[in-house]
Amino acid sequence: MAFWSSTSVFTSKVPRKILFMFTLSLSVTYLFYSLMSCYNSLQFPLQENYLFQGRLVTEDTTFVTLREKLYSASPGFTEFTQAEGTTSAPTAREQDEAEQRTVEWIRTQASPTKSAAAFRSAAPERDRQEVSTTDSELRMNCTSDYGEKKLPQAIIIGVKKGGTRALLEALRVHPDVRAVGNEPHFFDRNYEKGLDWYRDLMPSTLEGQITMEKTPSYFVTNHAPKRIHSMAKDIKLIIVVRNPVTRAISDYTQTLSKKPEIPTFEVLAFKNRTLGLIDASWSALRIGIYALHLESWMQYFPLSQMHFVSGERLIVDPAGEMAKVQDFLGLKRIVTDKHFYFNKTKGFPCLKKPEDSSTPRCLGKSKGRTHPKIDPDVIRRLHKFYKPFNMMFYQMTGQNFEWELEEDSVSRSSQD
Ligand SMILES: Nc1ncnc2c1ncn2[C@@H]1O[C@H](COP(=O)(O)OS(=O)(=O)O)[C@@H](OP(=O)(O)O)[C@H]1O
Repeated sequence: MAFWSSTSVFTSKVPRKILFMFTLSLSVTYLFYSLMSCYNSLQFPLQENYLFQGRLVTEDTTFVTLREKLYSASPGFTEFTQAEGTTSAPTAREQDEAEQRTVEWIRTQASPTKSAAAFRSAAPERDRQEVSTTDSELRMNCTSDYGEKKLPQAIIIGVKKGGTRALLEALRVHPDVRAVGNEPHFFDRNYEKGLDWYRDLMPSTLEGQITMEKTPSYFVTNHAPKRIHSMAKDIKLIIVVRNPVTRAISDYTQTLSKKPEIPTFEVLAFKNRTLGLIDASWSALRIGIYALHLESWMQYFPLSQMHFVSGERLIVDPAGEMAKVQDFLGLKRIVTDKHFYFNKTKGFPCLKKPEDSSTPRCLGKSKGRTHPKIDPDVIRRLHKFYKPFNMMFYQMTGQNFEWELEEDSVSRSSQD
């Protein structure tokens, strides 16, 4: 009895006040957090301070949430580029083992073996599809067996269809640059072959020359930043970026040229067109979300080790872009406007012929393809989709690539 009466005193007098205060403080806290999260969502993606100690700061969960949404690919999504000669992804165990072997290699600094030579002769087969005779001839221009083979000090890591071949070929004009012509795909498809294999693919270099390679798929390969970092922390990374909408169409055009039976771009771009639901899991669209991919690289490399080339400017002002790339690589500005001319038939800049050669120095047919006409409404929707990611990318890189100006011109022309 005494117990019950004391309990009723407890619930009737003091606790009511305490309960009231407790409920009030809970409500205020809840309100405060709701307002904070709302504020953060509204700020995205124009929030400042994305960089902290070389890392993207996502103090608001919005970026993370958005990324998770984008990457939780719907089951059964169509990934046509998977069929373009890529091998199946290695299992987590295989990747770990391969990483272990690489770390081991770096520790022991093993001498190069000849094991890659046999593979090298077969490896270009895959890449040969995308390069013309012209491209191969360009590559043969600078073969020399003097010096020693080294791991690359600079890599063009992306982006697919950004203009990476044009950039590499222009760089190879520089006497201090030696680059492997085909895409080695070491950090995505061939990692288990080991660094000896990779190094053996490289051309020999003399002192002062830079070894380079280009494999645009690295930019979107999850393991690539960590793997490249474990090979060389001070490596220089070059990324050629292009309006993600045009890039997607270019990517699609390439696939279409090999598989004419695929659905239209408009069909592939949407999960549900009526609802306006864009299929961001389609690789042609996913690759263009540059901010998300860059975030992974920034976990391993500071921005000072990255250089972003505008794919658009590389066409209209190749010499201007080349000046910046040469500065970034610490090279003398040797490749200048004297090396380029605009080829009207090709519709692109080409390298001038060296005096002793009659070789045409335009890129092959697979570069500069005519794109199919895409419904302007779809293009407008894609511009809208990419806009926040582009803004974020500009903030992260500190460079404005002005892709929104193209969007404006699309809107204007579709109104005419
Ligand atoms: N000088 C020159 N000549 C020809 N093409 C040029 C040049 N500069 C940039 N481009 C653009 O490069 C686009 C192909 O990009 P990539 O070389 O990165 O493609 S790939 O990922 O290696 O397949 C290619 O894309 P498409 O036009 O869609 O074919 C070109 O627009």
